[in-house]
Amino acid sequence: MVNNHSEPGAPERGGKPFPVSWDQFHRDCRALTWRLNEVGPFHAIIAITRGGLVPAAIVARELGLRVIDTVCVASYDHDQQGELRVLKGVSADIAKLGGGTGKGLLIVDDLVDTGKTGRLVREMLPDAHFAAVYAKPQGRPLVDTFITEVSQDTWIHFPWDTALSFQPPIRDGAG
Ligand SMILES: O=P(O)(O)OC[C@H]1O[C@H](OP(=O)(O)OP(=O)(O)O)[C@H](O)[C@@H]1O
Ligand SMILES: Nc1nc2[nH]cnc2c(=O)[nH]1
Ligand SMILES: [Mg+2]
Repeated sequence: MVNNHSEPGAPERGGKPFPVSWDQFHRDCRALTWRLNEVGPFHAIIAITRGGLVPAAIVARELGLRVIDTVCVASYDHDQQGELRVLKGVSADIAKLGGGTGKGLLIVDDLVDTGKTGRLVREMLPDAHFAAVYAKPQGRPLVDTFITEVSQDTWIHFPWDTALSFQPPIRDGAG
């Protein structure tokens, strides 16, 4: 546990680090799009903010989609998962495009971990296609398409959350 406030079963930032570079993330998003291209076409993309905004931009570019909406959810405060709060739901115009159930809409997020965020958005749009770049085992059943599975005790470090820094040599104790 990182501190005393973790819920049991909540993800841990102190887990095995899995750093992802911009290059790698771009490649993984393109790989995701290759798969999505077989499933579509889609009327619109819905990015789950904030992490879903980055893959959504890349996927939208590759699929030639220009209609992009957001579902804005707040849950993690850094590494601690609190109660999920929907700050903004699907826009009325986009909900109409998906016939009210999300048919033909593509939901995109950067990752699924416990699956809580994905489950909430799926309940809003049960017939939408849900894609995430990375998936941990607990969240995996929630997604229709993903690229890389990492273990549940992994913490993914995205390039927008990190910066280059000096690393001590491995023999001096670098993890
Ligand atoms: O499967 P879950 O356990 O629900 O976790 C997955 C969610 O956690 C992260 O978002 P976060 O809530 O940290 O917000 P952010 O996207 O604004 O960084 C990530 O971007 C997913 O949306
Ligand atoms: N950056 C990041 N955010 C998360 N939110 C839930 N799990 C993770 C994770 O592994 N990495
Ligand atoms: Mg998120």
